[in-house]
Amino acid sequence: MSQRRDALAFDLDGTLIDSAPDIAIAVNRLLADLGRPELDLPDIRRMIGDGAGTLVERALTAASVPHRAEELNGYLKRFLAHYEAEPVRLTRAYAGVPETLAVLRAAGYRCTVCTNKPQRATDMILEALGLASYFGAILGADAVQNRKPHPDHLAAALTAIGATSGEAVMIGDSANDVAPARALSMPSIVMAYGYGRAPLSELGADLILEDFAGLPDALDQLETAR
Ligand SMILES: O=C(O)COP(=O)(O)O
Ligand SMILES: [Mg+2]
Repeated sequence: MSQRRDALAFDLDGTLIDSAPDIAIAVNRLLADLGRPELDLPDIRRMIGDGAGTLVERALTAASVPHRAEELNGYLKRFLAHYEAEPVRLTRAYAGVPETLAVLRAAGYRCTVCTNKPQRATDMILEALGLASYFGAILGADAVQNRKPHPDHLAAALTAIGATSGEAVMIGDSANDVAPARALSMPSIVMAYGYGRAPLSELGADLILEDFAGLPDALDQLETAR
């Protein structure tokens, strides 16, 4: 019988943490700088998951701010300055996350983070929420050359904890998490409460979970199905 998959790669936004409220504040501070009205939280939530640059571009488009490609980096820097100034004012771990990460650690799972959020904000948030120590590695979008959905990002997050894709499961909330897992022939689990834009049933994940606390049982279920 093959070894139990004991390495877990976690997405961050929409999977471990509900970060949309602080992201929305930073987006709206950027728009205020530009003299534009605010966007709504549900609209901004749908813009999350493809990295901060894409988020800013989507927000500028939604707010009808004309922008040329060469200006985007300046807008991104401005957004990140707002975001990093207060990344954990309203951001919280989803229900059951700290407790379940502790259960998984006690059960011998090795955990890593693979997120399209930039590294600095990611580290600040995981530290502030007391979650950083559960992970052997934390890889933000700018820690790699090719971010999710490119499989290199997921592969690097696994290598950083000494794991291979054959030993691992991806846990995320969007197509950007399922795609790299599939590319590496890894099973994936998506959290139904997350920010994924596509209908859950179309993602092609092995399991859809409503509740983070259900993860240990879901992982057992995946093992039994092998
Ligand atoms: O797009 C982002 O900034 C973060 O998204 P992720 O943590 O869901 O990868
Ligand atoms: Mg996500």
